[in-house]
Amino acid sequence: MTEMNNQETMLAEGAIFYIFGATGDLARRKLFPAIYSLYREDKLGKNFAVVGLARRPRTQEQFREDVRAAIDEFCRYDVQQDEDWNEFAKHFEYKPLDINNVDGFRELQQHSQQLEHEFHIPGNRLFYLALAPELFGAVSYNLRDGGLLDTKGWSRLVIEKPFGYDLESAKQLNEELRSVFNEDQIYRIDHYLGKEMVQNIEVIRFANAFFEPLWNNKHIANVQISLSETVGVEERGGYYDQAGALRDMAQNHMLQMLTMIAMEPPSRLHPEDIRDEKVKVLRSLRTYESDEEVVGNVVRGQYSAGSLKGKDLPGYREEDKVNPESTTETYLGARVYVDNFRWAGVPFYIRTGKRLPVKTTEVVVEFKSIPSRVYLSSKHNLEPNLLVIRVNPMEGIYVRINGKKPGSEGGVQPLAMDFCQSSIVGINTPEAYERLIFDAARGDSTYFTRWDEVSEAWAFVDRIAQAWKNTSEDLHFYPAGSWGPERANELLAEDGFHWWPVNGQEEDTVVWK
Ligand SMILES: NC(=O)C1=CN([C@@H]2O[C@H](COP(=O)(O)OP(=O)(O)OC[C@H]3O[C@@H](n4cnc5c(N)ncnc54)[C@H](OP(=O)(O)O)[C@@H]3O)[C@@H](O)[C@H]2O)C=CC1
Ligand SMILES: O=C1O[C@H](COP(=O)(O)O)[C@@H](O)[C@H](O)[C@H]1O
Repeated sequence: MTEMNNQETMLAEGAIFYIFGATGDLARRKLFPAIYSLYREDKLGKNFAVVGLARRPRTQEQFREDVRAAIDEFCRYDVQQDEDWNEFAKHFEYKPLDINNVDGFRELQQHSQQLEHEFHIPGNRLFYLALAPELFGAVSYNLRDGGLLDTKGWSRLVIEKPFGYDLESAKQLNEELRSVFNEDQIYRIDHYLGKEMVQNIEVIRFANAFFEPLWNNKHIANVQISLSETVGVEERGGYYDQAGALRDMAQNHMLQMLTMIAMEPPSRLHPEDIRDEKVKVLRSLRTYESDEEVVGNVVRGQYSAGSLKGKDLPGYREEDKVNPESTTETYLGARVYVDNFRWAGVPFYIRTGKRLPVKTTEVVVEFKSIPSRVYLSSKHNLEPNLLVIRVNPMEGIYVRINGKKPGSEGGVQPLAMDFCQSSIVGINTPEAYERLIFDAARGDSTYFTRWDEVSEAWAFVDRIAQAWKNTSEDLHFYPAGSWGPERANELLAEDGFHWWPVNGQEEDTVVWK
């Protein structure tokens, strides 16, 4: 919700989009469909070209067929007519290129000039690296040495996560990139920041008189952030076994969501001011001081064989490309504190896992209970108010309050207001990658992670990884299809809380739709 976002609904000038890794999974599932949706919504205009780059040979026709197949399978828009398709496809080209071959980049530079002439593009270039991170440095050097950065327009680099393996490797990677690009040319993707409801957190917080004044430790008892997945590691066992839930989800998506919930209001709706506030939250995270503190506050689990929706599933160690003795965590739950004036004493519970019973991402803000001895002379506190922000796959907001039980004398029952955005605007809201590609192309870096955010997040995560390296005795096994290790429930019980059921819906709650 930046000033910039509000202004531009279409690219003011054209650009060439270079997709490095154009034959890969990410390009197929996310990038080509996103570019097509932007085109269908007239956001790209006519002055653009997309150049797909990878090593394997592809003719132009084969490449365009691959792009079409990706769109047919994954895009929220159908291709309706052949003429429309041909009009779109003529913007796409493929060039076989090995990242390590600088001559290929020189040829690419020459070809780019022809494309810029053909499509009336004023030298703007967006380099999207859908590649393994080990290749990011080499691409940057060869972009420079091959002359691709000698252009009259802007040059921007969009890079995928993971940004390094730990703080040390992230620093090294950053230095490599920074020897070629300025920080303001680097757009580090965290696709959660492109999600509609993650962006909505700012609006819900700062645009509502009944949330903003209560958004602090006087009124909030705890915050719960859950990112649960039903899938296992699919074809990515090799990568995942090195990363685990800590690096794959917590270092980036979870901590980014936490910053959006916890940040102070920015001084202006400007990308740098918003990111300044987010980085302050990361700096305020309480670091676990010993391995015992890590074990006491962070739960790790790994799925064993189980079943989900009646289907038998193998354990993690039986997955393809996974070490049969792996101690990699597929589940992480943690109690995290943000030690600043606003949040002192409020636990943030975060959890993420693969092979859990449902796919959902949501934030539950649990408000402090009203002492009902005062109000109802009852021994028990009233049920707490909840604000649930549902991010994924259904989008919406759920607010739980207390009301009089109809017909009773002083009986109180929870009532919920359930706003399902997906049911109103449809589940076809812009995908995260559409927003982020569009934002990068128009120079809005708000929903990309800045280097200081990335490095602070690694510093926090490295402390956990370090403790885990010393022992794996605290690794809990959970059956695929369950909600993870029991220890994750105990973590909240220690503080007198429990995980709220996903969607905040408990049987005794009356829901207003
Ligand atoms: N897939 C996903 O859902 C997600 C992926 N990511 C990240 O995105 C990046 C890409 O992932 P993904 O698409 O899954 O990976 P893939 O392995 O599917 O694709 C890798 C791509 O890189 C190309 N490539 C590899 N080596 C070279 C080289 N030397 N020169 C030129 N091209 C090369 C491959 O093409 P070829 O073999 O033809 O050269 C291929 O197009 C990774 O950083 C990943 O972590 C992040 C979030 C989600
Ligand atoms: O970045 C990643 O995210 C996906 C989950 O993304 P979502 O948008 O489907 O919630 C996760 O499966 C993957 O392991 C991770 O690399």
